[in-house]
Amino acid sequence: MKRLGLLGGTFDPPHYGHLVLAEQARIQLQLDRVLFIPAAQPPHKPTAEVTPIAHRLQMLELAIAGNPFFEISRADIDRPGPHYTVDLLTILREAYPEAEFFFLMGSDSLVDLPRWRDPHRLIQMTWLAVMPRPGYVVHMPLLEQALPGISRRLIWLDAPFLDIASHDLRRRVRQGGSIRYLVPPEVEAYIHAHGLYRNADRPSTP
Ligand SMILES: Nc1ncnc2c1ncn2[C@@H]1O[C@H](COP(=O)(O)OP(=O)(O)OP(=O)(O)O)[C@@H](O)[C@H]1O
Ligand SMILES: O=C(O)c1ccc[n+]([C@@H]2O[C@H](COP(=O)([O-])O)[C@@H](O)[C@H]2O)c1
Repeated sequence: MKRLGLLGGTFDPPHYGHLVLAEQARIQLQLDRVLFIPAAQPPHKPTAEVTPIAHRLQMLELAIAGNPFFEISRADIDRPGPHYTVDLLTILREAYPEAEFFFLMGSDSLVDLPRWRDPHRLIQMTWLAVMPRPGYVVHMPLLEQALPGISRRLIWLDAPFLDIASHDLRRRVRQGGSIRYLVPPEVEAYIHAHGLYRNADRPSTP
């Protein structure tokens, strides 16, 4: 495999924002495959507030089913957390020695990138393909100051602004609202069947 898209996330729950990011990157960057990489322990999210990985993994399987170019990697499940991306890229490089990496993200992640673990090394290890996200304007001179050379590693995807976010979906479910048309129907059904996000207490592992 030559050109590999990598979409790391919490996917709590997965939604159409994730799927559009992956699909637009696949087409625009001519990727051979996109790996969805759920982080069991995302470094910048409080562990107690994240849904057990077994639920998130099952929802992600439902979300990507039917797209032959999409695949799930267990790389950030099968190793101890917190799941820093620079370590993930090191592991994936061993697994895919020949591949060119494109780490996919929304512009909120790009704004946060200087606070990730070893971001200087990270940007040497992969291209960053970024989808603009409402509310997260990237100030390039400031970013370039924090991470010299980053501009040359960035690819902006041409995608519509999609104001869909997992935290907003969780809030809607908790308040008895609708998430229809914001997540794939199979994901919506899973959330309701398992009573996810109904209250602030975390559900148990399925
Ligand atoms: N609507 C969107 N548009 C562009 N990128 C997105 C969108 N939703 C998520 N992403 C990107 O996908 C990656 C994984 O996101 P994540 O699983 O944390 O979802 P999220 O919606 O950002 O969650 P939360 O609202 O809980 O922070 C991140 O890089 C994020 O920027
Ligand atoms: O490496 C880091 O320091 C780091 C900090 C925050 C997030 N990440 C990764 O970015 C991806 C999206 O994370 P999140 O919290 O936005 O769901 C996921 O793969 C995380 O492991 C990585």
